[in-house]
Amino acid sequence: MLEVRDLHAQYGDSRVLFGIDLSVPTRGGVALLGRNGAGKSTLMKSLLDAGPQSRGEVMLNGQPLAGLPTEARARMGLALVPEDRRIFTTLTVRQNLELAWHAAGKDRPRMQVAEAVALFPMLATLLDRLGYQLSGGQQQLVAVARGLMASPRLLMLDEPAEGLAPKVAHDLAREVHAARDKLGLTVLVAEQSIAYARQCTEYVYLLDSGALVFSGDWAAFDANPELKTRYLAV
Ligand SMILES: Nc1ncnc2c1ncn2[C@@H]1O[C@H](COP(=O)(O)OP(=O)(O)OP(=O)(O)O)[C@@H](O)[C@H]1O
Repeated sequence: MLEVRDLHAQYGDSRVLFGIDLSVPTRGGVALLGRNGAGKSTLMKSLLDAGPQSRGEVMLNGQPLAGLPTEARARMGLALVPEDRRIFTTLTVRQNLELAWHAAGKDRPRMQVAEAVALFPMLATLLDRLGYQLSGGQQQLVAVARGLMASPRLLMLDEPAEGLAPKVAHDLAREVHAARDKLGLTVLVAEQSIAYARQCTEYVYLLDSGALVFSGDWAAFDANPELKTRYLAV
């Protein structure tokens, strides 16, 4: 579904990504691991052309994205749930969800709020709550649901488990996995938390200082315990 070849990215003169090659198969779940500052967010933002300057080849379902602005990429089915979640604190959860329709234009099919609730039943009791009244886990759930409102094909989650208690993160990862199966979604998950990433993906890319240092399935990742200590330990 997504093919990335020789992707470089920078902010002004500061170079962050150095020739990334990466593939995400249709309906697959791919984890992008790496410690703080490794370049995970920069990679995701580059795929959407939202922030860093980048060069290299990015293809979505065989279509090159070069030269297309963020809105066009969103209309083609790319969605990003950012690390800071960006829930509108003075709007209700329902309004937060509905706002996501506008972001992707009118071409893409829309998920109705009732469908989002069917997918994530916990949302039912939250719809009339204001953003600031939500816990961190509830905010993340709303952010994921909002990411799905324009029916993306590829959902990118940037550090979804950050700041969440392990049990809350675990439940959320389970919800994401179930949503993946029900919607036939493809997901790319940037994480420092191996436990979370493992629950909703099958394949792993490990990023360090803007370059890939490992790619393989979880069994191959586990067979190299030094990867954890060398590239992920804090
Ligand atoms: N807007 C920006 N302007 C300049 N440098 C930036 C900007 N955003 C990120 N960087 C730098 O790019 C590098 C990679 O950051 P990035 O946010 O992509 O890493 P990350 O792996 O997502 O880690 P984190 O968990 O901190 O988000 C870091 O050195 C960071 O300081």
